[in-house]
Amino acid sequence: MASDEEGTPLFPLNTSWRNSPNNSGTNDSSGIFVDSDSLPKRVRTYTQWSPFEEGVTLAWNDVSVYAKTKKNGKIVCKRIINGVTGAVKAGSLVALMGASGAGKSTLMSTLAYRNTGGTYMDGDVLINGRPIGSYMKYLSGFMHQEDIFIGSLTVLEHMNIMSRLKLDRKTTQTERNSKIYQILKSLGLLKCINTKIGQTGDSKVLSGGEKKRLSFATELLTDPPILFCDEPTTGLDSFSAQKIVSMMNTMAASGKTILCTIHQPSSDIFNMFSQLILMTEGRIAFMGSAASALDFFEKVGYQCPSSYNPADFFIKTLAATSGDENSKQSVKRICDQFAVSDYNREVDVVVQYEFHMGRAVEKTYKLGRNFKGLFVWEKVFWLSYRWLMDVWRNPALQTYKILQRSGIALMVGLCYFGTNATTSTGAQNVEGVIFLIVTENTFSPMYSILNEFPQNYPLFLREYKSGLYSTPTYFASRIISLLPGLIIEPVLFVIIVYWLSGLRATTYAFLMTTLAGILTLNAAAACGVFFSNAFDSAPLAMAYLVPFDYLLMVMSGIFIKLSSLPQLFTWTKYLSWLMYSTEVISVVQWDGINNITCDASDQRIPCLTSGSQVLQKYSFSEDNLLRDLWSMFFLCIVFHSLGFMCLWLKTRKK
Ligand SMILES: Nc1ncnc2c1ncn2[C@@H]1O[C@H](COP(=O)(O)OP(=O)(O)OP(=O)(O)O)[C@@H](O)[C@H]1O
Repeated sequence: MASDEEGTPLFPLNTSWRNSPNNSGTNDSSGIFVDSDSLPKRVRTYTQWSPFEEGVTLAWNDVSVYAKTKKNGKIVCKRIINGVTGAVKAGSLVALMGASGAGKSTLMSTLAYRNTGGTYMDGDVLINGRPIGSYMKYLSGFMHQEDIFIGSLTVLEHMNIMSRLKLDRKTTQTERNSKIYQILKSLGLLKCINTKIGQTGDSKVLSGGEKKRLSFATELLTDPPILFCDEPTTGLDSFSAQKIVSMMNTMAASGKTILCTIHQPSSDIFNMFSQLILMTEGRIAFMGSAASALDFFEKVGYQCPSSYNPADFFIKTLAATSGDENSKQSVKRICDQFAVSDYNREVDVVVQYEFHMGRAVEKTYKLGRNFKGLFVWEKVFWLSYRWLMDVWRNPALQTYKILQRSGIALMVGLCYFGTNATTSTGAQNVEGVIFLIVTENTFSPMYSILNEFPQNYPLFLREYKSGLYSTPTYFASRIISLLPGLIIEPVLFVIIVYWLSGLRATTYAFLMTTLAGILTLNAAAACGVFFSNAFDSAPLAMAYLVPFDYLLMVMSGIFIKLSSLPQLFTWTKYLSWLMYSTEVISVVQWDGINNITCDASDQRIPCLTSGSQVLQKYSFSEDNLLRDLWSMFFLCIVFHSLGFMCLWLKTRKK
């Protein structure tokens, strides 16, 4: 039973119902289904959208799932699920079992309307008599086998933000808090409410079992009437596994429908499930109660030894060894015999009833209609807040980044310390400083951002598929969360380098250089965002980015006289924010300077006597100042738009 440290159940178990002789739940004489009429009415105070007061029944008929795979260089369709039929009634806790590769996860994702990319479904799945659809993401919870969290958040912060994103927008703060408190209490997570969720390698973080429970807690926020749990006990010790299944059992008793794939449950855990679905080779080998399963297997010639855990026995019996025709034939025979057995007929009766009697269709028509999610800008706000915490919570990384950037700025500033721009040697040094300001605000931010999107892509995809937010919302929030860093970094760098290296000491020149620094870094980051979304991994993105970088650097104007570019390449300089930025900073340094003295001692240095001569040397012009600033801004927008398009296309395929 789900209980907190003090033993108070969150989901009150109606013991009179549980033990009632009429109850066809775990003690169901016919073996399979719970009578939904006998389920207790559930009280909902925190969400107004769930239409199912009496729970939901899921029924599926002749469902097949195909995946495209390559065989001998040709694309072929592989059948993963082979025409399965079944039903799960409200109040059932169902174990979906079978050997690895039997098709459990695929069937469960199909029933939850969360089909993985590259698979196609044929057949019908109904929920309370209505075909499933995209609304399933609001109606059901899906607990994934692998937990993905933002490790820098604490348990409470995670729950707070998820409650914002998942619950109806009219839910008050008090209701949200109370809901979170109750869920965490019931899952025994109150003691680690302020503990960081953590990533591998972090110290003082949640244990594997606590993470699983947190994952479960997140799904419980909306109190969905149906829960799909993919291997909720994998990786847990027997005590934690038992605790989590026991909680599910209690929830099922209060009317939820819970379907779990499970591997090697202990006898205690196995006995908590009210229904069993055994799968092999994409087919159903048995559906019904555990006791009936033992009967059925005995009838078809497989008796479970008394010393054996029935779960192990079923899985062992149904494991078709690849390449072993005999074992394949024997599991096929079991499936065939189940298909014509009384046990299956019983399932069929329920399925046919669900399909033909249209049970409670009228009760489902309001599905999701009353649910009011956050406005888009509110979602952007909460997501940005979450990503911001993640970015700035990593003190090691932030401190390291700031120290590194300040260190480089100090080094550059000191190398050019005391530059006198009114001599020809000084003029050359000024161009050197400008080049370093531009390149330092380009390359390191561009490469450091490459990992940002691929790293968080799995979490985004999962939350996107659960309907929490859209791709534009995610993209906007990620960029907003990066913005403070994208402004602080160049400002810090320019301040240190500018004053140490003795660049032109006017407010206008300094502010324009700072602005150029900010725009440079933002254009570079936007380019990084584009490449990181265009490719699936940071190393791949980097492989394409490096040659592109070289082109941009050559076009900066420092290494080549831009007016001498071959006709074929002239257009490429317009892509180079390095060129725009170098021009802006050079113009504000040299505009109006007429008193450069030639250094007679060094004949190698060209003798330029005015700022306009310096600008001419690089084909720069004062008239381009505004164009350059706007062009950098425009490049930021273009690269971000391209990045967004790539992310959107990538997500659409999933
Ligand atoms: N998108 C896909 N393309 C090709 N084959 C797939 C795809 N998805 C699943 N399969 C194959 O279908 C079979 C069933 O996979 P599924 O993940 O459903 O099995 P499972 O019973 O959940 O296994 P496990 O217990 O190991 O997680 C496997 O052989 C798997 O390789």
